[in-house]
This record gives sequence, structure tokens and C-alpha cells, in this order.
Amino acid sequence: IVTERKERCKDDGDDDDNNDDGHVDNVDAALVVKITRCIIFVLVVTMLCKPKVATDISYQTTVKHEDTPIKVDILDTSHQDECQPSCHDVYDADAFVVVYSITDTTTFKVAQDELGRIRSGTTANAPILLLGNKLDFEHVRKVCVLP
Ligand SMILES: Nc1nc2c(ncn2[C@@H]2O[C@H](COP(=O)(O)OP(=O)(O)OP(=O)(O)O)[C@@H](O)[C@H]2O)c(=O)[nH]1
Repeated sequence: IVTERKERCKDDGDDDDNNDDGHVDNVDAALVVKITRCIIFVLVVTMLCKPKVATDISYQTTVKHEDTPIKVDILDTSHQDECQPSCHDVYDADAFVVVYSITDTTTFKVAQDELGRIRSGTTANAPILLLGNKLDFEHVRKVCVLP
């Protein structure tokens, strides 16, 4: 923007007083620097605040334990193909719930992989609840249970 303005002044044979001592250009340059800094700041904030995986759902809730309300941060991670542990910040969580569908063996395999990842990370000792959902679809169960 500054360069373009200088070129224009030169072409005009500009004898505008404002530009004689470069004062206006200095103001423009300072403005450009300020705007650039603002844009960079907004971009950095946006990148830091954005969930790593767009379909993740993050929320807070309160649960009662023996009449004591406890605030809980929930991160409901969406299964992503090729998702590596770095996709989520879940590996510093205090506890995990891994859910698979009893009607879909692939989800059980994914659940097994997740258990392995959790156990091999820094959260190796965190409690994990493994849940099979869709029990109402028992008649089409694909993930078998031992008798
Ligand atoms: N019948 C029945 N449907 C269920 C049950 N649990 C989940 N669903 C349905 O299954 C679908 C997927 O459930 P979600 O909880 O979104 O599964 P998810 O793995 O979190 O899905 P993503 O986050 O999109 O990967 C939804 O339509 C639910 O309503 C269940 O126990 N029984």
C-alpha cells in the first residue's frame, strides 16, 4: 500500500506538502504495521482457540458425587480416519469413556486401538470405562461376549 502511494505521488509530480517530509508516508507505514499486527494477532488467537478436529464437541457439565457437585469438562471426540493421538488433547484427561457399538465390529476394533493409545500415553493410569451401546439391537449383535 505504501509503495503504491509513493508511486502515485511520483507520477502526479506531487508537490503536496504533506509528503515533502515523508510524514504522511510514515503515518501510513505505522498504520500498516498496526493493521498487520492486528491481523496476525487475530489469526494466532483463532488458531489456538479452534478445536483440533472440527467435529469434536467440547462442553462443561456438573455431576453429583455423594451430594457434592463436581464440574466436569467433556471432550466428545469424533472418530476420524487416520486420526493420531495428536489430533486430540485428550491424552491429559483425568478419565476416559470409550464407546463402541455392539452391532459394528469396526467400532470395537477402534475402541481397542484407543485403549492401547490411552494406556501407552502419559495417562496410563487414568480410569477407563469401556461401554458397548445399542443393546436394544441385541438381535443384530456383531461383537460377541464370552459366556
Ligand atoms: N438405537 C440406538 N441408537 C443409538 C444408541 N447409541 C447411539 N445411537 C445412535 O447412533 C448414532 C450415532 O451416535 P453418536 O453418539 O453420534 O455416535 P458417535 O460415535 O459419537 O458419532 P461421531 O461423533 O459422529 O463419530 C446416533 O443416531 C444415535 O442416536 C443406542 O444405544 N441405541
